[in-house]
Amino acid sequence: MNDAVARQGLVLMGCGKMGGAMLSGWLKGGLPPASVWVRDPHPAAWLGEAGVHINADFPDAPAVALIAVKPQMMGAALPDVAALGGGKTLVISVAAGTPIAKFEEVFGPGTPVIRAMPNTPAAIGRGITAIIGNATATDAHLALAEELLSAIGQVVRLENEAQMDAVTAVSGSGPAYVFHLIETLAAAGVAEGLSAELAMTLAKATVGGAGDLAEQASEDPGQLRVNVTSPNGTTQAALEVLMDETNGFPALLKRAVKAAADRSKELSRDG
Ligand SMILES: NC(=O)C1=CN([C@@H]2O[C@H](COP(=O)(O)OP(=O)(O)OC[C@H]3O[C@@H](n4cnc5c(N)ncnc54)[C@H](OP(=O)(O)O)[C@@H]3O)[C@@H](O)[C@H]2O)C=CC1
Ligand SMILES: O=C(O)[C@@H]1CCC=N1
Repeated sequence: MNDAVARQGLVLMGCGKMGGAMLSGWLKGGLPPASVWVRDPHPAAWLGEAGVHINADFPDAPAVALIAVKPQMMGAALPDVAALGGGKTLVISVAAGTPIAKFEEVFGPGTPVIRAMPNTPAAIGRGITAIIGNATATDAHLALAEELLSAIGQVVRLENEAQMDAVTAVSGSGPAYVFHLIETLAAAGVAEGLSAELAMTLAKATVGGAGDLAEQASEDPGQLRVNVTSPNGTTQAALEVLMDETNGFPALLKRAVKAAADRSKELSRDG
């Protein structure tokens, strides 16, 4: 865990599902709870047990202020942290849609701002976060963000902020698509006569194992798919349904990802 963050502190504005997942990953990774200041109107019970500061006055110059409120709550939440602007604190926002310009407006010129898009597997150190900084964010700020976020999974740097809409649609929202795949695969198993418990055990292990294999294997996912597919066997029968050009998985997922990216663009215009 980064020394400056442990020494100077981390302020977390909004500790719901995403902020909570990140904090949980950092605490598991060794961030001292006494270095964390959480601001949230309804803090979860586990935060008290974890020993972080809850709704207490912030330190003067925390190393990082992480903004993890809903984009729609940004206007109400930011005035509370605006005093941390000016350059001593690195502001990192994980909000979908809210552009860097909004944070520059509130925190003032000279404030390093990094927009990040994490995902909830961060809670178990298996997240992936994409980052992009403003003009004030130096290599050192980006390195600090990367070090902090590496504690909860992989980090990738973007070339421009416009990529954030597609990133949000693929990896930010992506875990929900995979969880839905697990739910629907299990339900399909039940429809074929399995008990709900057995079907869910099979579905979770299959998605988890296939995901790990896709990450670790030297072959690409297309080849891994071919490796499962015996000519004229069971997998081929299923893939003929799933790979249907108009009603299959590719067309459906393309529409879903486009809907998420379009919503991200809308949020950015509203903000
Ligand atoms: N969930 C996810 O998978 C991901 C979310 N994000 C982004 O993370 C952000 C948070 O999303 P998520 O965690 O899902 O949402 P949640 O609603 O779970 O968390 C937001 C938290 O902020 C609190 N809050 C509301 N107003 C304030 C305020 N004025 N000051 C401090 N805290 C406040 C909320 O409290 P209360 O509930 O009491 O209002 C809540 O606990 C969003 O911007 C989202 O786009 C990014 C990537 C993935
Ligand atoms: O659904 C949302 O808007 C947020 C952003 C990415 C995941 N959850």
